[in-house]
Amino acid sequence: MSRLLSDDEVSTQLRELPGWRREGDALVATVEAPDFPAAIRIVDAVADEAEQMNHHPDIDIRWRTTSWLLTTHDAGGLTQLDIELAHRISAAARTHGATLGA
Ligand SMILES: C[C@H](O)[C@H](O)[C@H]1CNC2=NC(N)=NC(=O)C2=N1
Repeated sequence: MSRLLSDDEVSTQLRELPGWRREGDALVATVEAPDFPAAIRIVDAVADEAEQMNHHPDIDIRWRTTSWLLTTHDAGGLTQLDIELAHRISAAARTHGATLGA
């Protein structure tokens, strides 16, 4: 699960991740929640998923906007763990009425 992905593998899988983009060795996205409590609920939901995966995002929280950066530190780049976590973040955002924009 933690081998580095090729550029083609990343770009192919990004097609299934609207609102996400690649920045070097990371995937990034911003999530606009309806309000601050919803933003925190999204962070809380992802925290449980990340802990279960043992794979953790970098998160910046500013009122309703959360910014997410995913990379696999142990591998020094992007792995399938980052793709999987991006899907889980997108799902948590949808559940809490938020929208994604890269
Ligand atoms: C020992 C190592 O810290 C753990 O295996 C996990 C913790 N969470 C992690 N999260 C991320 N994003 N990358 C890692 O390499 C990583 N490693």
